[in-house]
Amino acid sequence: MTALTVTAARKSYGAVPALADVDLSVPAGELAAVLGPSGCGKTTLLRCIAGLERLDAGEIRVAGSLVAGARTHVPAHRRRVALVPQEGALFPHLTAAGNVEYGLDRAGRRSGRADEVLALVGLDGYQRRMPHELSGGQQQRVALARALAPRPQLILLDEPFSALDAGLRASLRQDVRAALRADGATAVLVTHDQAEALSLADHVVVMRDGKVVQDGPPTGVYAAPVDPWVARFVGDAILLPGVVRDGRAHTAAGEAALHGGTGDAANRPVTVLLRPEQVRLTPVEAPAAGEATARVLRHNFHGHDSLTVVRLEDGTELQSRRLNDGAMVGLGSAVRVSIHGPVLAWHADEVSL
Ligand SMILES: Nc1ncnc2c1ncn2[C@@H]1O[C@H](COP(=O)(O)OP(=O)(O)OP(=O)(O)O)[C@@H](O)[C@H]1O
Repeated sequence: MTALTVTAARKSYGAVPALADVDLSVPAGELAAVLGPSGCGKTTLLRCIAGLERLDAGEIRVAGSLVAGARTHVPAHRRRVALVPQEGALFPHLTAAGNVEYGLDRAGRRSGRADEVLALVGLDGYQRRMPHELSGGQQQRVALARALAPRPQLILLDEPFSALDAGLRASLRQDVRAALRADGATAVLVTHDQAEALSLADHVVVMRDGKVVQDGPPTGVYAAPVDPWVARFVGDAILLPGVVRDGRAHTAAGEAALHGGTGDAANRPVTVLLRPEQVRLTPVEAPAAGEATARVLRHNFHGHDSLTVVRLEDGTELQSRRLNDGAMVGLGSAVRVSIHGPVLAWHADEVSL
């Protein structure tokens, strides 16, 4: 069953089109992440689904029921949609359990549902704590438990981890994912953090300027972005000029098999996408005559991995990502560059960078 369907949704603020024909569909039990830069319309989309804003045109259905359409605007409190804001906004005078029970009817309160959802978010034993006695991460867990408690058709999460520090964010993300799954909830998460979207979601919806530009599983969006803009938005991208010959892309960094895109016509200039993990460097003691080599410019250390920046003889700079296993090629050394795995290519005259 489809828990949420958004069809041709439009919403403008004066002359600013915040949503321009947005289509979106989320199957029951899935987590969709809406990913896009600041101002692309993510929050507007969430607020229209929640019923806090009216659409100018289009339709929204929750579990098959029309909640927004040409002559329909079901008020927020009757949509069975829960919204978890950026900072949990707990009632400061209620305990954790009191906050969770707030949206439950008397039967719900008696059923032990509050204890159940607090356990689900890892806060068993915290029932009597007041919000000011909880950390930021714990407060967000209570906010999620409060959203889950009445078993809404849909949970909307508006950048729920943005106020937390990096380590806490990573662990809370996975716990939130697990709690949503364990409760069978359907959720839409809004974020501008590509790592968050890729690591959490069943499918990622990329938005730009009020439009959905790509919608697919995280692996698909990362491996086969529809254009260079999406490629760069969802990860580190190296875009190189090249040509296609014999079904392979030829670039200054070497050649590679084609993985798709529109770069399959022979001898046309293309823009080739490489991910830094596809760029392999091999130290060269003494380059053979005519052998193309690169020089190591710098290492950007990221803890678990490093990005090594090299400069090819034609001046092109490339990044190579590798796990930190102790060995690092010295700065200034010569390296041979090769491309690992297939690459995407777009006809150079068809892409706007
Ligand atoms: N109440 C409003 N009045 C006028 N313009 C608005 C209003 N709300 C949003 N906008 C405009 O609509 C566009 C989309 O805004 P929205 O908040 O949906 O973007 P967003 O992707 O959520 O951005 P962010 O990540 O910064 O929160 C922006 O250009 C914004 O300035």
